[in-house]
Amino acid sequence: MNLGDAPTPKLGVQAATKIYHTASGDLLALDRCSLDIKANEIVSIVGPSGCGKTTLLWSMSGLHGLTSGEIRLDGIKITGPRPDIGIVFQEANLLPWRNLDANIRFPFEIKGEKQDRAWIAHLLNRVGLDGFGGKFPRELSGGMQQRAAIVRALALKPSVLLMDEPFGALDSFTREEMNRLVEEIWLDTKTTIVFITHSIEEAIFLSDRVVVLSARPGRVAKEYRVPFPRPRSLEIMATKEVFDLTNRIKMDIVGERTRPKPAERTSAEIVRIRP
Ligand SMILES: Nc1ncnc2c1ncn2[C@@H]1O[C@H](COP(=O)(O)OP(=O)(O)OP(=O)(O)O)[C@@H](O)[C@H]1O
Repeated sequence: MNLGDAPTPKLGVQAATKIYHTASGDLLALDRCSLDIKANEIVSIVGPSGCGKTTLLWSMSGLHGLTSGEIRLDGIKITGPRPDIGIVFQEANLLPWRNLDANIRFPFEIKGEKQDRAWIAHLLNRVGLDGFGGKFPRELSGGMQQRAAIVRALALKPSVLLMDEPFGALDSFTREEMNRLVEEIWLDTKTTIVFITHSIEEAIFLSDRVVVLSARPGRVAKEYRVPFPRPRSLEIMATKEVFDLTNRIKMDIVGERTRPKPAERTSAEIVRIRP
């Protein structure tokens, strides 16, 4: 617990700042971005293209470090990749020479751990991939591959699941089906989920909270609670409340895209404020 009454967030992002050093100069991707994510929440992050969503998610996963600021999981600073943080990317990234069972087994082989076969069988059943364990990725549709990637991530029983535009490459019907699947899995596991998407409808369908990032450099510009009960139906998605909320978020993103950019701080200025 903190000194005050507020419980420690599941994921606490504090003044996250990220500079990419590129051949053409330094690029400030995130600038003092702060955000708390509570245990069992589903939070979607939306924002204009290139505003730093993936940078933020990768920093949460420990896959890359911040220039300054920090991200804590259950109060402990994230300093590198951790087994209790699962990640699903836009591409399923299954190993093409391994069948589905062997792909799901792969992270356990790397860690030298035994898999929980009953849990994996439950997950495969949950995502409708019962009986597909012997199939190779080329024999599976895009949606099936993504379902397998979700099982692979959840097989390790992560306490947080990070999803980086996982359904962006799927057709709209498969995408809706996958959204329902994520909700079902969440109702089953209550895993804390951070979800990046360009689809505001997807963000609203899935989330307890939608966070809008500013244009680059990314900071939290707005947050919206999504008050609709679960499980959410397509009927809810057709209501005026959802329509209005979608438009408000859309207008925020358009506003961010067209807002004059603040003067960027130089790397030297940022390094000076580094804790
Ligand atoms: N490895 C990198 N090296 C240099 N610049 C990078 C790197 N990764 C991202 N960037 C730049 O940082 C900024 C933020 O990128 P990021 O991918 O985090 O944004 P995003 O909001 O996820 O983008 P999109 O909505 O297009 O997926 C962009 O200007 C991008 O070009």
